[in-house]
Amino acid sequence: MLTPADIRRHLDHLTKPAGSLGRLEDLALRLCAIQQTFTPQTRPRRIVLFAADHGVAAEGVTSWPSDVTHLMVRNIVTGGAASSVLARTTETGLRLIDVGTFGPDLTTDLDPTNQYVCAKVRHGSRNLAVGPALTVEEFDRALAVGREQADAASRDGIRVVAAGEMGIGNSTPASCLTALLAGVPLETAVGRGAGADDAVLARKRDVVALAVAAARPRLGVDLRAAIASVAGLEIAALAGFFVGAADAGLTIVLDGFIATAGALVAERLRPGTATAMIAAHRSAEPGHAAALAALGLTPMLDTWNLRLGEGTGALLLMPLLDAAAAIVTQMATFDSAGIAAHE
Ligand SMILES: O=C(O)c1ccc[n+]([C@@H]2O[C@H](COP(=O)([O-])O)[C@@H](O)[C@H]2O)c1
Ligand SMILES: Cc1cc2nc[nH]c2cc1C
Repeated sequence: MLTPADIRRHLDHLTKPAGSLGRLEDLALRLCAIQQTFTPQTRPRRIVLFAADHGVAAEGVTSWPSDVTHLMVRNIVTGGAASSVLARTTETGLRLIDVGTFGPDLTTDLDPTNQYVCAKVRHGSRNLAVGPALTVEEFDRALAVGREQADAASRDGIRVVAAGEMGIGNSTPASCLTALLAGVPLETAVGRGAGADDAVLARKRDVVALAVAAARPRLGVDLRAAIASVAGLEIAALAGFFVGAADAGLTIVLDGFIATAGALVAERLRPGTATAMIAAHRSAEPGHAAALAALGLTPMLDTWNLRLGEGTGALLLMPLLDAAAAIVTQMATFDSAGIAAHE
């Protein structure tokens, strides 16, 4: 077992003043700790994006129409989205899994490879402002879709995975889960998502407050039912993906606010899952920092103001992950370079 102290000692024997590569050393340490080696690998790697729609969008909690979800699915798969571009530039394979959009199955239309997978559990979650968003059975089916993708990545020999999402309205269930599972106060847990104005934000706060108040007493009675009542299909799939990836020994790069809601669910269902994760960034969503802290994670990119989702923050970390792996595996030690170490 390589402990953090072992890894720090190893980093301190490399030809540089101790700690002088700053956060890059923290990233290297985390990577070595997760992979339990001084020769960590960052390739091959894959990002899996889960897309779904949300009945709660009908409540005026988002400033975008639900149509945008499936239009963005097409854009992502055909290469024009930010995630498509960043996946290409960082040499990260991309898959898009439709786990429940309102839109059509695009399989015959789009998919010469298996970059696009239609695995709809249902056409969107129900409106969580009027009742449970998902049944436990639907929640479990979405978890299984995510888990299957983690198993597929492992079978394909992938070493590093990231996951992201696309779903108009999904910052509302993410806020509910952040309040419910990370104990974040409502004022912090609810933010502007994809650009809510003051009126939309006020409506979103009311919806989240009522849904969390209804779910909270059920937490200790029926954990899955409480989570499913305020979840979304892509968030459940993300949770299944994280549990499966951690079980398979993969290194997980965590994206933004919505992906982190999936991580909170995963950690609650399978404590310890977050130990396989590296948090890429702190989203501009106000609840993200506290959600990461609840998972014991410190974001690597702290001042970038990202709030897109789609796995873009995780993809942005990939070049730094390559750099972190390279310094550990390729730098000379004081001994090998014949330099007296400065204790
Ligand atoms: O992941 C994040 O940090 C993040 C923060 C704000 C918004 N988003 C994206 O915006 C969409 C949700 O926003 P909204 O306002 O429609 O709930 C969804 O498609 C997410 O990918 C993502
Ligand atoms: C255009 C657009 C792209 C997105 N990507 C992730 N969430 C999104 C939300 C919108 C609105």
